[in-house]
Amino acid sequence: MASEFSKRTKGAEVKAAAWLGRHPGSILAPAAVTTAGLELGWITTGGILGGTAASLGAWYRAHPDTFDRFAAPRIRAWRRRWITYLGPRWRNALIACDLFTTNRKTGELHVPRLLRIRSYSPSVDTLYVKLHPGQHLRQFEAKLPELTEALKVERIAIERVKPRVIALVVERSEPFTEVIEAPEMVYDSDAIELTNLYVGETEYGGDWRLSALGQHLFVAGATGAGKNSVVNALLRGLAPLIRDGAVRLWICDSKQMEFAKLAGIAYRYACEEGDCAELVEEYVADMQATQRGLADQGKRKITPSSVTPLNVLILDEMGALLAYGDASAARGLKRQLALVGSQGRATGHSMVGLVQEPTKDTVPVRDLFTTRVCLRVTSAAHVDMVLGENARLRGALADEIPNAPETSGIGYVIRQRSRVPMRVRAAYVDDRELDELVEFVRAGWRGAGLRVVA
Ligand SMILES: Nc1ncnc2c1ncn2[C@@H]1O[C@H](COP(=O)(O)OP(=O)(O)OP(=O)(O)O)[C@@H](O)[C@H]1O
Repeated sequence: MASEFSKRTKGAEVKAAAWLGRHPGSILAPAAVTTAGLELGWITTGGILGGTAASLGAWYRAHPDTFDRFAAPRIRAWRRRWITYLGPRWRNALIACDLFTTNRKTGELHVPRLLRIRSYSPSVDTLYVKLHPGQHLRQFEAKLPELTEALKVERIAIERVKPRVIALVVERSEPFTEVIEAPEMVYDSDAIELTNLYVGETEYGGDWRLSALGQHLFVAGATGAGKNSVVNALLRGLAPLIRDGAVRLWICDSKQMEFAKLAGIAYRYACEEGDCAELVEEYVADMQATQRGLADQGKRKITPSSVTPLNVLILDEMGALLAYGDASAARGLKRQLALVGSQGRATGHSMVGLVQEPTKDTVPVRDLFTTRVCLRVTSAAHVDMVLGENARLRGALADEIPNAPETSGIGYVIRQRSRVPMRVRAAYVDDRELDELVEFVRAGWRGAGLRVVA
C-alpha cells in the first residue's frame, strides 16, 4: 500500500517476502524435504514420504470415524485453500462484486485477503477474511447474492469475528440429500442423557442434539415443513423415561391429528379449545405445586425421576391456540405460558411450541423459548422472528428452502455461543416408527394413570 506521502507502491520483492512470511509452510516444507534428501539420501526421504502417505491411507480405510473427525477437515481445508480459492478465483470474484478498495494515489486495488480456511464438513467452508480500512461487514452482506454466484456456491452466511476480520460460511452444496433415519430407542432409562438427545444431523456432518431438560423448544415451519419430525425424534429419545414415568407428556393437539397417536402415552391429552386451556391451567398448577414442594424441601430444582418427573407440554399450532376464543382468553393463555417459560425450568416443566406462521400472535411468547428451530417458512421476515435479529442476513435462508417433500425436516438453528445459523435436518419418524414408540412405552408402562381430557 502506498504511504500518504508517496505515489509509489511497495516493491514486488517486498510483497513476495511478506507473502512468504504469512505462509511459512510454503518455504519450510520444500526446505525440509530438500534438507532430508541431502542429509538422509533421496531414497530414504522418498520412503518417509511414501510411508506417511501410506499411513494416512491406512487410517482413512481403517478408522473412518477418527479420520473424518481429525484428518479430513485439515486436508480438505488445505485443498480448498490452495486449489479451490487460490489467487485469481478469489480476487476476480471480489472485484466483480465491488468488494475491494482502491488506493486513491496509486490506483492500486486492494482485495480483502483470505486469512484462514476451515472446512468442518465436506459441504461447508468457513473463510476468514481480513477487511481493508474503509470496508465493513455490511458491504459484504449487501453483496452476498452476487458473491454466491461469483464463487459458484449454494449459499453464503456471514459473521464478524473481530475488528476487521469477518467469516464467510460457504455452503458449497446441499448437505442433506437423504432422509435421516429415526433415532433408535434404547431400553434402559439410565442410558439417556436428557441434555443431549439426538434429533437429526447438522450440515457439518455431526449429530444435531437438543436438551429436554431446562429448555423450551420452539419449532416454526410452514405446513409440510416437517415440524412433527423434530418432536417425534425427541420423544423416541425419551421413550424409556416416558415408559418409566420419569417424563410426562401433556399434549394440546388443536389440529386433532398430528399427535393423536400419542394420546395413548400422554399424561394429559386435549384437542378441543376449552380443554386445551384447561390442560394448560392444570400444567401451571402442577408447576406451582412442584415449586411449593421444592421450597418445603429447601431445594432449588428437581432431578427428573418417577417421583419428580420432567413434564413436557406440547402445543401444536400455537398460533391457532392463542387466537382461540376472545382476546381475554388468549391473554390468559399467554400469561400462563409466560409463567411456564420463566419458572418451569427449575421445576421440570418444559414447553414445545409448534407454529406455522410466527406472526404477531405467537411472537410475543416466542421469547420465552430458549431453543428455536426455523424450518421452511413462507416469508423472509419469519426467519428473524424465529431465530433473532439478522439471522437471515447471516445465512439462515429458511424462506428459500424449496417447498418440496425432499426438503422436509430441513431448517436452521443458531449455534450455541455464536450467532451463526446452522443448517440441520431432523430425523424422520414415520407412522410405523411412531406406533413402535407407542407400543414400546405401553408395553412396560410404569407412569402415573393416564387421563385423556377430551
Ligand atoms: N424429517 C423429515 N425428513 C424427511 N421427510 C419428512 C420429515 N418430516 C416430515 N417429512 C415428510 O413431510 C411430510 C409433512 O410432514 P409434517 O406433517 O411433519 O409437517 P408439518 O410441518 O407438521 O406440517 P403441518 O403443519 O401441516 O402439520 C410428512 O408426511 C413426511 O412425508
